[in-house]
Amino acid sequence: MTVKLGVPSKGRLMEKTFDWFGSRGVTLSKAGSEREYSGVVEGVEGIELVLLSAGEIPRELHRGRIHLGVTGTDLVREKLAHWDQSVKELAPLGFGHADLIIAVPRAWVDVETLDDLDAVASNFRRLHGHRMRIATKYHRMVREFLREHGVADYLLVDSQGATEGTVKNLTAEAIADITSTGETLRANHLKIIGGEPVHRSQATLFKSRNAPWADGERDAYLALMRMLDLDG
Ligand SMILES: Nc1ncnc2c1ncn2[C@@H]1O[C@H](COP(=O)(O)OP(=O)(O)OP(=O)(O)O)[C@@H](O)[C@H]1O
Ligand SMILES: O=P(O)(O)OC[C@H]1O[C@H](OP(=O)(O)OP(=O)(O)O)[C@H](O)[C@@H]1O
Repeated sequence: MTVKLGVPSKGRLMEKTFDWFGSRGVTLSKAGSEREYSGVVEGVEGIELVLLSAGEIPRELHRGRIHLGVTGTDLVREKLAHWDQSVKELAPLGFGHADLIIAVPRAWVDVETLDDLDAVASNFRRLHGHRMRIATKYHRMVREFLREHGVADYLLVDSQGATEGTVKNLTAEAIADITSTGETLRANHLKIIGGEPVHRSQATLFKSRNAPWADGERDAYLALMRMLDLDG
C-alpha cells in the first residue's frame, strides 16, 4: 500500500511543487509523456504521486482518496464546508500567492470601503430595478465575508473564468476574484475595495483527516515528513 500525494497536474503550481519537494530530496516527476497524468516519486519509499486539477484536490482530500495534497488555501476554503474538519495544513509552500478581493469599476469614485459598497448596494435595486450583481467563482467565501461585514443587498452571479470582463459585458457591477500582480484588474478598469482581502492564498501542503491508513503507510508518511522537515 502507498501514501497518495496529490499535486496539480500542470502549470506553475506543478513546477513549483516539484521544485519545493526536489530541494528537500524528494524528486517528483511525470511518468511517460508530458501529457500522461501519472507520476514518479524518488528519494522516499511508499509514496505515490497523483496528478490532479488543483481545483479537485480539496475534494479528493475530503473524500480520503488521497492522503496528502498540494493546492491553494483559497480552493480548500471554497470547496470544503468546515474545511478544517476535513484537512490539516501541514506547511505553507511560499508560492502561488494570490489575494481574493472585491473590485468595482474605477469610475465609482465614491466607493472605497465595504461600507461604501453596502450603501451602493442598498440603493441599487431602487435605482436599477435589480440587485447589485457580484461575479465570482468563490461563492462560499464571498457570501461569508459580506455577511460578516454587513453587506446584504447583492446577488452573486457565477463566473468560472474571465471574471473581470463581466463588468464591461454588463453581466455584473462588481467582481470577487483572485489577483496577484493586479494587471488584469487594471486592464479592466477595476479597483479593489476595502482594507484586507477576503482571503490571502498560497500553495499549501494539506493532510486528509479522512483518508484510511493501511499497514506501512504510516511509516512511509513519517519518513516523508522527516525528509520534508515537518512535524506531520
Ligand atoms: N495569477 C494567478 N492566477 C490563477 N491562479 C493563481 C494565480 N496565482 C496563484 N494562483 C492559485 O492557483 C490555484 C489555481 O490553479 P489552477 O488554475 O491550476 O487550478 P484549477 O482551477 O484546478 O485549474 P484547471 O481547472 O484549469 O485545471 C489557486 O489556488 C490560485 O489561488
Ligand atoms: O492579478 P493578475 O496577475 O492579473 O492575475 C489575476 C488573474 O489570474 C487569474 O486568471 P487565470 O489566468 O487563471 O484565468 P481565469 O480567468 O480562467 O481564472 C485570475 O482569475 C485573474 O483573472
